[in-house]
Amino acid sequence: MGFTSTITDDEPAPTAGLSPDFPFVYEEWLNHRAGLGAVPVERHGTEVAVIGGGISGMVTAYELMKLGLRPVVYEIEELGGRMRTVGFEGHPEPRAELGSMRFSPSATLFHYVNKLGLKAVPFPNPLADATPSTVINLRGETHWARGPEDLPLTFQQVSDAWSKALHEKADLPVMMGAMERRDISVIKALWNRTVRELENQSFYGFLTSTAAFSSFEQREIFGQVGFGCGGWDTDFTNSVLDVLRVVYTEVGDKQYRIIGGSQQVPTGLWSHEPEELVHWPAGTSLARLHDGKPMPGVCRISRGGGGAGYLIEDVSGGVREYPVAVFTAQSWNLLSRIQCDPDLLPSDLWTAVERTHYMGSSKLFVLTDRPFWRDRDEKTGRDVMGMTLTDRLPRGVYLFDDGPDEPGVMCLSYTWNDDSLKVATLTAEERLEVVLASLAQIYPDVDIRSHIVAPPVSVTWETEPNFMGAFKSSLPGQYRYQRALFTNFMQDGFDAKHRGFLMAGDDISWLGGFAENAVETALNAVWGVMRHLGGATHPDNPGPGDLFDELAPVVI
Ligand SMILES: Cc1cc2nc3c(=O)[nH]c(=O)nc-3n(C[C@H](O)[C@H](O)[C@H](O)COP(=O)(O)OP(=O)(O)OC[C@H]3O[C@@H](n4cnc5c(N)ncnc54)[C@H](O)[C@@H]3O)c2cc1C
Repeated sequence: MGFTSTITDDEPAPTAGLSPDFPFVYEEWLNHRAGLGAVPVERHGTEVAVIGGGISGMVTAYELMKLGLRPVVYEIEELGGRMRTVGFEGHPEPRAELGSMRFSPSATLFHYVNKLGLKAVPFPNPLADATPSTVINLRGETHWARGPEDLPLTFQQVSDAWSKALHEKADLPVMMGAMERRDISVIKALWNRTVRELENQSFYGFLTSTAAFSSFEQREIFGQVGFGCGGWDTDFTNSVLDVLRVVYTEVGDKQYRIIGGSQQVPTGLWSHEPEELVHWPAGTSLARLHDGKPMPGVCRISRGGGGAGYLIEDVSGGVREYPVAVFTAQSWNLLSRIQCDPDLLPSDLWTAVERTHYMGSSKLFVLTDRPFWRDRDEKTGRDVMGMTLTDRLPRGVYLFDDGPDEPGVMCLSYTWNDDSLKVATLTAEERLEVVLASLAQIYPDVDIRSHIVAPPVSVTWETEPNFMGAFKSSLPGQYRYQRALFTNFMQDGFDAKHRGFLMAGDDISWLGGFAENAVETALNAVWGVMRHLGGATHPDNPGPGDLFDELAPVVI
């Protein structure tokens, strides 16, 4: 595979990133020459606590610094959070993406990717142009394909059934047209109706309610092969609204991986020295403001003296007071790992945090001597292995090829929910054994083990103490909770005792599991902090809170 196709060859689609729930155009706000806004001069240098150093914490801190505030970042593990790229024993160069690994060229995340000068190449998704071959192994039968046209007719029928279901039940063509034209009134009219009609529907329920998916076999195949970035049956119990958000925002389409690893985006923002900077001297970066190191993890959050600010206690015993704080870690931490003042949030937000649902996820990686899977099989004339989707234990195998003379990286297994729990109690070595045994059924003539040059690396996010899950995924009937969480940056209507503590990140977004959406919530939080400190946006460049009434997510 060549690596000439960088993100700059492929301009982002104008629809990318436009959420049907809150169709604010974040990249316009970010790119406007007036900047995001301003806080009063006497507020310059004011400390703002930013809890969590993942992508949403870094975007929040970076933009607050540009406004002349002094973000103080707390991080309990390492900067990057779920954008975590690791090396292998004896091969420290970061190569294995334990969390996020593929991104649509959506405007908001790539605003930062481009700012940092990072390069991206097409991600080897199932049946994608960048994928030399895809192997689908279902019920013990194996199919090889270069593209969808090589698969048996049944697979084409399933793909047609999905399009038909979206046409019939979710106004797909009208919605996509409105997204492209940025026709806010049509987007809102269609989506508001969809929310009312489908908010209690699971993904599986949606499929069974359409004539297109009347056969069990079709639903089973669809669960395995899915659309865009892979199989979807582990999402069958989730709200169909989440799946429609993936379709409408195209976050699962035409994805890219970042050369050198996705962790470079948050860590890059940490050390980047922005040119447009208020109050701080040129050369200021988050790293400089923190003497190179974030504050330790947070263990307690309470109201400060007089109830005006927040006392943040870190695990080393340090306590500091802030007028405003932004919390970006997974929200379950507020329930179990951080002692919180009950007044931190209004009670409907506490309920929404309690009810938040996470997907689990495990990944297993190995480093190989070379991308041997591109070797030709003499008997068949095909590559010896391909990107693999299977209904057996490994579920998804992804192959990363940096050229014939470079080591290869295999994500030998990428699983969600129940499939993740099946391996959660195994060590990386034990996982390798069961996964290789399973893959030997599909590839009896391929000796994967002989190519592995370092001990395997694995992760299970639901057993990671400071995460407790991979990403938020809403269940049927949870729209109201999602709405409460997403809109928490609009605090004018809150009782005074609840104002000044903002939440951002994957949990707060409309659609978990996509960094793009976490970034948007960070930008909402920036608006909320600005407002809390008496600042405002420029009249020519209104922010998400200024346009809230016009764009507000429907109340049901
Ligand atoms: C397996 C997996 C696959 C994914 N795949 C993709 C993908 O391909 N594409 C995509 O776009 N997105 C993907 N995502 C989602 C994406 O990774 C997230 O949306 C994004 O990284 C979330 O960023 P965040 O800043 O909201 O949260 P996080 O990255 O979780 O950051 C929160 C930070 O808070 C820290 N923290 C926790 N507790 C405390 C405390 N008490 N004090 C201080 N700090 C604390 C954590 O250590 C962490 O660094 C994936 C996620 C996972 C887990």
